[in-house]
Amino acid sequence: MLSLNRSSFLRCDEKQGLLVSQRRRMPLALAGVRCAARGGGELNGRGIAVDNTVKELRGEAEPVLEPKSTGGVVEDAHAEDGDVDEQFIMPWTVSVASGYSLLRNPQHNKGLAFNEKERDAHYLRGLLPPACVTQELQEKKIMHNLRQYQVPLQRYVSMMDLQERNEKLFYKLLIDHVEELLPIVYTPTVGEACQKYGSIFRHPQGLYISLNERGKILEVLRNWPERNIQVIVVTDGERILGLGDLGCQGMGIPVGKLALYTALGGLRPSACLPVTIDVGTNNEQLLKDEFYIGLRRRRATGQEYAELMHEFMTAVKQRYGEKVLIQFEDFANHNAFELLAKYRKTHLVFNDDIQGTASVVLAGLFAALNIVGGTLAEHSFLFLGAGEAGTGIAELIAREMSKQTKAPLEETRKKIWMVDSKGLIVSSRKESLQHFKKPWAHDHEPVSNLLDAVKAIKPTVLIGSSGVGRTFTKEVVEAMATFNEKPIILALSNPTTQSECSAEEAYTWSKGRAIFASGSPFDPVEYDGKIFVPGQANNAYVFPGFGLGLVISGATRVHDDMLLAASEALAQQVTQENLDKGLIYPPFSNIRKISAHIAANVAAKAYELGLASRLPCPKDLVKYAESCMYNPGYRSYR
Ligand SMILES: O=C([O-])CC(=O)C(=O)O
Ligand SMILES: [Mg+2]
Repeated sequence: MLSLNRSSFLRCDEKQGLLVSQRRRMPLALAGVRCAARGGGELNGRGIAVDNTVKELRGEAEPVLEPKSTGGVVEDAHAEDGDVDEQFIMPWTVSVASGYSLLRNPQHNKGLAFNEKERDAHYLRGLLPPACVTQELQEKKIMHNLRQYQVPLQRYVSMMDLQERNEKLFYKLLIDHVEELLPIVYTPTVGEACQKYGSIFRHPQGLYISLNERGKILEVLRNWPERNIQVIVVTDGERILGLGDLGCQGMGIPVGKLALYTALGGLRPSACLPVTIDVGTNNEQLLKDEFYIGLRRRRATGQEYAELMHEFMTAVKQRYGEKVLIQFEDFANHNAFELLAKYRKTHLVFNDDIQGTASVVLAGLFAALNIVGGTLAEHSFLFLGAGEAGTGIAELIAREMSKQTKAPLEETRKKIWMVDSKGLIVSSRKESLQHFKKPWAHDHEPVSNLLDAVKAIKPTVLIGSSGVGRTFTKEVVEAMATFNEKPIILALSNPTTQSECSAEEAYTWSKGRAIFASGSPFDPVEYDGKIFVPGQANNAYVFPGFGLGLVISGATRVHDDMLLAASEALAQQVTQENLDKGLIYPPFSNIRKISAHIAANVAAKAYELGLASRLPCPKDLVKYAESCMYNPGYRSYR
């Protein structure tokens, strides 16, 4: 009897992108399950494999060698149903899209939207109730159901279930109702979801790479069913939003970010891979939580940490090539800067918290200058929080100022001040500062707190990036309003609980004069009979379009000028009408168009810098970017 071993199947999986697991020694009979694109099984007109196991059950299967020796009970050919606990069985799964399995394949499932013809052609008769509905009606129903839930986390769980059940419908919903659903699949709700990830865990999403996988990360990557990955978002869970160390439960972040890559930036879902690196957690509460899903140990550091990350970075390049984008997300400061500095020379990497946030904030500042007047260099900046976001934004502002004024970077940096937990960052503290804070230590007498720093520096722009909520107090905002006609106040920390102040506080305390934007969304505020609509200064404006630009140009490295290109493109999308309302960001409802512009500008920069590998450069990059975007409408199946 012929048999196939696991490695021959894995090889087959490699080529076809099908995940097929079988008994270690499997009678060929069962290889009715074959690699479809090799001519095994059967392909329908659209390249969808018709399930041979379905055919087998219908008596249509190809002649098979006897599947006898599996020792199962009657009709239980694979000996699974009759097994008792002590017996080992293999978890049979067959990647096909026909009949019952088609309904359970999130990529191809259309639920009640399968029409009569499709139900006949794909063995769906009887598996669905008679009604045939449109995708629009399905969308209407799900939105109706979602709105019944009062608790945002229930909406989150419901959306994640939909993603696992019917991917196209999930993305259609997210695209068509982006302003309503972004706060569910993204900040703030995703933050709560990560905190409770263990208890709400249903389906594993993404790839978990823990210290247990040391030495075999390449193998682990091979377990992922998709071969053609274009974007990876990876976290180690140590600084999830402003919520701190959530360990393995940080997975909600890569999953959420990649949902946005598809919905907002048009990357194909199958080209996106969420990854969580689990090196333990120092979160005592999680370590004690019986539902915690990660390694129960304290975080690995130093060489142990660096080696695991290095193995991961090497394996990714080996598996997916030079042009896969790796987005670092929510790493703690002490690793984030080093990882970026180390891998930007050898990989296509981007740190969203350092670079993405910077690009978005700079765009908001470009727009704000249209309201308050002056050039960047004529303004002064004070940050609360000198971590990834704060120093990343500061550096990009200084860089742009330097470009505009031709002044050296060391000079333009002096327009930017930072306060950390120990007070104003000044020269006398330089020796004891972490390296990424040193460029921001300027000559000044020590100042111990934010309010005094505001009074001493008198900034025109106040930016919160500390991850600590309620730190822009009434006194701080009032002080900003005493020496600025229109103070620019950005409360960037996420989620909403960590916001430095609320929109209502910013408008009320500044008597309606603040130009305000926040990392997490706030509802419009009525003050003194006027409606103020706060903008959302969130990196979600940039990373999806930025990534699309890198992918369509085949970029091999990220250059800081690409971030400036993204900022410019985003700022150009802010209309006079937006500005008249005090909005320094365009509404998210236009995000796909915005992303196409960002992608085009980023790609153009990649070509200009000689970092693009996809040649020749398309004539109209905006049109090209749009034409590359994923469309969540259902396809017709022959
Ligand atoms: O996820 C977000 O909303 C923004 C972000 O990257 C962070 O706060 O770390
Ligand atoms: Mg982040």
